[in-house]
Amino acid sequence: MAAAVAKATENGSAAAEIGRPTNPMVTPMLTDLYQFTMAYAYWKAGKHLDRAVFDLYFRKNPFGGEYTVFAGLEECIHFIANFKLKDEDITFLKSVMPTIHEEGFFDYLKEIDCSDVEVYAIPEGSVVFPKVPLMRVEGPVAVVQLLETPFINLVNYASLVTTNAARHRFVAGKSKILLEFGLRRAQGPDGGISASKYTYIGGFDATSNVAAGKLFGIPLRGTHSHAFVSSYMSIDEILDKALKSHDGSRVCEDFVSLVQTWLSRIQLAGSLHGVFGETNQSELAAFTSYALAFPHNFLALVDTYDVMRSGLPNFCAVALALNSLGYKPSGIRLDSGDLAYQSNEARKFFRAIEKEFGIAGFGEMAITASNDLNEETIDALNKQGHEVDAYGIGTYLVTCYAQAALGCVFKLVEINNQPRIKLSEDIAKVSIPCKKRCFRLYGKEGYPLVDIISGESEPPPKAGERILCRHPFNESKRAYVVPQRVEELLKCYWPGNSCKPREELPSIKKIRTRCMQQLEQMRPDHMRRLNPTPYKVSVSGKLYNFIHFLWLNEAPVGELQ
Ligand SMILES: Nc1ncnc2c1ncn2[C@@H]1O[C@H](COP(=O)(O)OP(=O)(O)OP(=O)(O)O)[C@@H](O)[C@H]1O
Ligand SMILES: O=P(O)(O)OC[C@H]1O[C@H](OP(=O)(O)OP(=O)(O)O)[C@H](O)[C@@H]1O
Ligand SMILES: O=C(O)c1cccnc1
Ligand SMILES: [Mg+2]
Repeated sequence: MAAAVAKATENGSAAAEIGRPTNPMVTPMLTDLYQFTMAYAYWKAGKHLDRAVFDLYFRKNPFGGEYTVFAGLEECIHFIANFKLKDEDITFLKSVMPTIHEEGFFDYLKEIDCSDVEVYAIPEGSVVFPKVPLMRVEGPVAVVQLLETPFINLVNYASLVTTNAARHRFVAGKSKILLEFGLRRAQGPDGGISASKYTYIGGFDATSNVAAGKLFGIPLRGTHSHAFVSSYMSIDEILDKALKSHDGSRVCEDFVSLVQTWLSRIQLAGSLHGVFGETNQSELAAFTSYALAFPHNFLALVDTYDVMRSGLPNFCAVALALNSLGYKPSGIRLDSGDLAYQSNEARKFFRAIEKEFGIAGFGEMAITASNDLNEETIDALNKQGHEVDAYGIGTYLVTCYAQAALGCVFKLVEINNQPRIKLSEDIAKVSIPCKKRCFRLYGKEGYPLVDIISGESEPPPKAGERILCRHPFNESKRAYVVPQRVEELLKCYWPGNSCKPREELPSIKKIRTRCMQQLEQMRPDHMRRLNPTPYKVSVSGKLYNFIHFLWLNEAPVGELQ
């Protein structure tokens, strides 16, 4: 995270030092024009200081699933902690809003910050569901309105790609290593950096993105490309052939010959007989050269020419030569063809080598697979049976190929203590009015049972006490729940001028751990890929009645003629 910091507010309660947004483009100007035009209209009407409450939420889980992981909160808080328009921004705004002649408005814009704003949010990395506010933002209406676009922008892709990563982790299984390889295919630099950050939170183990490793401390991993293999033409290109043994006790003066000796031994070995004849010597040169550069963690991409007839035997010759000097090679990467079949064949080959030469552990050499992988292909590999230990995933993961956007919204739910509602022909688009509190109710078996939204002044649900949970819009859907445990979801991450304590922003590792724990505690039928059971989101009886009272109040009565 950038070292530069800003004072949260002048007020002591929130004055802890908070970093800047990762992307320097995240400024108050990163918003839609209509936020500024509305700010002017509010100001002109003397309404700009009206106290507004907005909810940020989404309406439908992505990827055909029944869960979402909330991410992007830390960036939102960093954004508001640094919210200040610069003189040059004001000059620009004047030029694009030429009909506004009152200097007073621009003086007002110049002064605003987020010291009078309060942000309540569900902790980042939590499993979340449609309609439940991920964030509740309170403050002067003109200021909070300006936050709408950047907040949605910061949460939307972050939550989508975190969820995508969690889904890939789910299908791959806990024991597999997941590597994010998407930078080259991501939607621009911010897409790439964000993908690395949030796929790590969603359960990936490492990234190939060096900048993300530097910015966030995410573990970095990588192999090599086909270009490295095809750049070699002959073994004679290797000039410095000496390699010190792992323990430093001796020097092998001609590692190239040692590799060739091992290749002949593999070729002559009875148990491996018939698998291959001559291997590609330029590939052997590339592998040997890479091993000389990285003897401690030698890993080779084996599909440049022919996996079975060349890549695998060449890799094993180099790996065995390293092994005889005390090194433990890391494994191979497969990047084309039938990954299930090839990984199974590679495993058989490694095990045969282990047996033939009595080298303990060689059979379990790590096999990494890549090439347009996604949830479906990993699922297919699982069904076929495979020997892949690690997946390198790029395009489908970072572009969220299966669903382009999460569709978060930011809706006004109260102004000057007056609840507001947004009606729609589409019931799913009707907003839930009022400043609200949200709770997760846990059942006897420890699983979350239902989320319940209630009015702010209602008494909160209590463990062991029966509470009526109602579908917000469907009268017949309701149930009594006796929770074993109650968790309040919205916590104060930005108290503004109020004296409320501020939740700490956890480290990326802690957010990742939270995400893993949250996914783990869900009932399995909500998580399965095919026809998952929807998790229930409900409102209290009192809020239900109020929603429908306000609905009738605001909706004009039609007339049939
Ligand atoms: N056993 C398998 N079952 C299902 N899908 C697989 C299996 N093995 C590989 N795939 C997927 O099949 C697709 C193969 O793609 P494609 O035909 O473009 O690659 P290729 O020809 O093998 O490799 P390249 O063109 O990169 O040399 C990839 O999306 C890959 O993830
Ligand atoms: O397949 P993805 O999930 O996007 O993972 C990243 C891909 O990037 C590299 O390919 P490269 O840029 O060399 O292109 P190519 O393999 O498609 O030719 C790598 O070999 C993977 O195949
Ligand atoms: O390190 C790798 O193997 C890698 C990195 C990015 C994209 N494809 C592969
Ligand atoms: Mg590829």
